[in-house]
Amino acid sequence: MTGNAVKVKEVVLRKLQMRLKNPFATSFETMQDKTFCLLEVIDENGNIGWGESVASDLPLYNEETVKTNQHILEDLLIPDILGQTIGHPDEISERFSPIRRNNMAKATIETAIWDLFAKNNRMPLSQALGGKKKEIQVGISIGIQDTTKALLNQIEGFLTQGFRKFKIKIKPGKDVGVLREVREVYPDIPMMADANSAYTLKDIDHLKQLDDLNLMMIEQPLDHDDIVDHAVLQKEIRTPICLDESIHSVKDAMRSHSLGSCKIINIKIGRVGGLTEAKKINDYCKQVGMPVWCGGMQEAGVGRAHNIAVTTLDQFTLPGDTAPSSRYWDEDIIEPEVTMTGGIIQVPDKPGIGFEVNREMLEKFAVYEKAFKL
Ligand SMILES: O=C(O)CCC(=O)C1=CC=C[C@@H](O)[C@@H]1C(=O)O
Ligand SMILES: [Mg+2]
Repeated sequence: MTGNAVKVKEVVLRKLQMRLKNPFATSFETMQDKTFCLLEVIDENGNIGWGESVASDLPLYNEETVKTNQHILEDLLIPDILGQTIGHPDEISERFSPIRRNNMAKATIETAIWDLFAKNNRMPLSQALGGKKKEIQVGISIGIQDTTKALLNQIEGFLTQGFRKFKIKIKPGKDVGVLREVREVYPDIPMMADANSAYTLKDIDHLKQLDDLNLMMIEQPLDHDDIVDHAVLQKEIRTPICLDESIHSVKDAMRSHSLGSCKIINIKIGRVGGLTEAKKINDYCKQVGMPVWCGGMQEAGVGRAHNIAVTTLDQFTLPGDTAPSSRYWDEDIIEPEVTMTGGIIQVPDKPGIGFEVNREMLEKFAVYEKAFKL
C-alpha cells in the first residue's frame, strides 16, 4: 500500500541489558544475559517507531554483534536516514543495499520505519504489511537440557500451556536418542529439531535415524552458510529440512528451492534485513508452495511485536517461535506484554506494532543511550 510519507527528525539508539529467566542452551552457546540495540525513530509529526536488533554479544549465530550493530547504525545507517523523507518503508532496503550484509543492523532501522509508517497511516503494522490473520499460532523453542527427564518436564509444562509446535535443540550426543525418548512419551506432539549447524555430511547415516521419529522438520543441520550439502542431505532423508542461518534474502530462498536444499524456511526478520525482504520471501514461497514460519531470537517486546506482525502474512502456515513475553522475561519492555491463550496470540489492532514501550523499563535496562538530531 502507499500512504503518508515519513520524515525522520530524531533517532535514539539505546543498548539494553536484560537477564533471561533461565539460561538457554544451543549447540553453540548458553545464553543468560542478553544485550541488544533498541532504536527509537521519531518523525516530524511526533510519531515514534521502534526497532529491536537480534544480534547478540558474540558472533556465534551469525557474524553480527551488538558492537558491529552500533558501528553500522551510528556511523552509517542513522546518518543516512536522518532528515530524509521516506515515501514507503520498502525504499529502505534498496537505500541500504550498497552496504554489504549487516542485515540485523539494517533491520533495526527498517522495522522501526515500518512501525512509524503504520502509525502515520493509523493502521496496525500487520495490515500495513498485507497480513490478514487476526490471531497467530505459537510454538516453543526448548534449549538443550542436562537430562532427558528435564526436557520431558519442560515439554509437559509447555504442552499444558497449549503450545502448537515443540522445537527441541539438539547437538551430537544429545540428538536421536533424546528425541526417541520424547517420542515414546509423546507419540503425537508436533515436534521438530534444531541443530544450529552442528553436523556434516559424514553424519548422513546418523541423521537418517530421525526419519522414524515423525518430525515436522530438522532445522539447519549443516553449515551456517551452506545450501549445497543441505541439498545432498535432503535427498537422503525423508524428514524435511528447514533452513535458518543459510537464508539471508529472497535470492537465497530461490536458490535453495531450485537446488532442493530445504522444504521449509524459517524467516527471521533480522537475519533477512527487515520486513520488506521477509515479505518477498513470503511471496516467493507462496508461489512455489514452500511453508514458512517465524523464528525467534529471544526477543524482548519490540522484536516480539514485529514477529507477530510478520506472522500474519499468508505463507506463515506453521507455528513460529513467538512465545509470550513471560517465556524469557520477568518484566518485558512493552505494555501490555505479549500473552498467549491455548497456543494462540491475538494480533493487536492498534496502529503500528500495537504495543507501547514502557519508559520505566527502558530506564531500568538501558546501559547506553545516544540521540541523533537534525
Ligand atoms: O526466541 C526463541 O524462543 C527461539 C530461540 C531460538 O531457538 C534461537 C535463537 C537464537 C539462536 C538460536 O539459538 C535459535 C535458532 O537458531 O532458532
Ligand atoms: Mg535455528
